[in-house]
Amino acid sequence: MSHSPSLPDRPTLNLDPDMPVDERLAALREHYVDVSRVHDELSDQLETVRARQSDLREEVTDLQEENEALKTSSLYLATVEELTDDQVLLKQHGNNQEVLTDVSPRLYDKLEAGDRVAINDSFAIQTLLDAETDARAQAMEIAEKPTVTYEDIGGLESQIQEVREAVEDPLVNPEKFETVGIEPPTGVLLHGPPGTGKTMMAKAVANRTDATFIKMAGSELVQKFIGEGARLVRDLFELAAEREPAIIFIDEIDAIASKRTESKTSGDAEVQRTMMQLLSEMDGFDQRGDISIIAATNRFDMLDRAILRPGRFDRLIEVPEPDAGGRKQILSIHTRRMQLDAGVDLERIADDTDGFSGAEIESLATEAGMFAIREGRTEVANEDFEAALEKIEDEESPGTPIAFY
Ligand SMILES: Nc1ncnc2c1ncn2[C@@H]1O[C@H](COP(=O)(O)OP(=O)(O)OP(=O)(O)O)[C@@H](O)[C@H]1O
Repeated sequence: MSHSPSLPDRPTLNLDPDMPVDERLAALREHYVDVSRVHDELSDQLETVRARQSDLREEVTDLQEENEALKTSSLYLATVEELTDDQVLLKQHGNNQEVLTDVSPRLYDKLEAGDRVAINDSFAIQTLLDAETDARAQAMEIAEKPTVTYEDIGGLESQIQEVREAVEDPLVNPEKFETVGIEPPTGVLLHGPPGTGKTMMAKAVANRTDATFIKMAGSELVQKFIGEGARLVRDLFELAAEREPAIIFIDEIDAIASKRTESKTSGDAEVQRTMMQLLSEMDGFDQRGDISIIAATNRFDMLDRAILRPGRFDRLIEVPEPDAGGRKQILSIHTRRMQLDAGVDLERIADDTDGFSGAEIESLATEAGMFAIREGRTEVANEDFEAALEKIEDEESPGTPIAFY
C-alpha cells in the first residue's frame, strides 16, 4: 500500500568464530544497539499504522452511516422521457414535473426512454428500477400516516363504530380480546357503492392507530401487472410485516376474488393464483402481529365465497349510499372551508341530492365553488349549488352506469 512506511533494514551480525572474544563481544553489543533501534523504529511504525487503522475504521463507520442514510431517505420516482447528448429529461411521478438532469456516463449508457428511475430531492438519479422494484413501487400506495380522520367522514357512524371495534381495538387494545378469550377478526370487508367512503375509513383507522397504510388495487394486479399478481400479494404482506403496525387495504378485491367463471383462459388461471396467494397469506396470519387487513368492493355479489370464510374476511361491513342526514353531514364537511352565503341551505341541497355518493357530493361542492369564481364572487351562493346540480345531472347521460352495485 502506498501509505505504508518502508521497513528499516534488518541488522546483520557477522561473528567470525576466529575473532577474539572481546571483539565478538563488541560486535554483539553493536548488534544489540542496532536491533534495539530497529525495534524502536518498528514500534513507532506500528503505532502510526494503528492510529491510521483507527482513523480508517472511523471513516468506514461514517461511510456506513452515510450509506444507510442514503438508502433509507425517501426517493421519488420518475420516468426517463428523453436522452439528450449528455443529459436526461425526466418526468417525476405524482406531480408530472419535468426536469433536465445530468447523469454519470456509466448510468447514461444504461438508460433508455421509458425506464423508471428513483431520484433524490435534487433530481439526481439514484437507481434505475428493475422491473420487480418498479412493479412493487407502482402497485402499492404507502402512507406513513394518512391525514384522513373519522371527523372527515360524514354519515357513517355505525360503520365507523364497527370498523373501530374490528380493526382499531385489536391494534390498540389487543389485551381486551385476550382477556375475553376471543380472536379479533382477521379481515374486514367493506362493501357498498363506489365513492361512499370505504377508502377513507381504512385511512382514518391507520391515522388513528399510527399504522402504516398500504394500499393495493385488485384491478391493477390483474390488468397492469399481469403474471406478477401472486408475487405482489406476497410482497404486500412482507412489506406490512416490515412496517408493522400496518393496515393492508385491498381495494376492488372482486378483481382477484370473483366467483370462478366458466372459461378457462390463462388470464383466469393467473387471477386464480393471485387469489390463492391471498388466501394462503391470510390463513397463515395469526403469527403476524400488528397487521390488519381491510378489503373493499362494490361488487359484493360477484365475490368468491371462499374469501369470506372464518379466518379470512370474516367481518362484513356494508357502506351504503348516504341518506339525507348523511348527505347533509358530507356537505358540511366538504363546504367547511368554503365561504358560504348566508342563504345557502345545506339541508335542502341534501334533499335534492338523493342517490348521490359522498364522492359526488364532494364534486358538487367543488363545482358550486367554480360557478362562484366564474361569477367573480368569493362567497358561494345557493344559485351556484343549483347550477352545479344541474350540470352534474346533465352530465349523467342516460345509460351511463354511475353505480353498478
Ligand atoms: N362519507 C363520506 N364523507 C365525506 N367524504 C366522502 C364520503 N364518501 C366519499 N367521500 C369523498 O369521496 C372521495 C372518495 O371516497 P372513497 O375513496 O373513500 O370512496 P370508496 O368508497 O373507497 O370508493 P371506491 O369504491 O370507488 O374506491 C373521498 O376522498 C371524499 O372526498
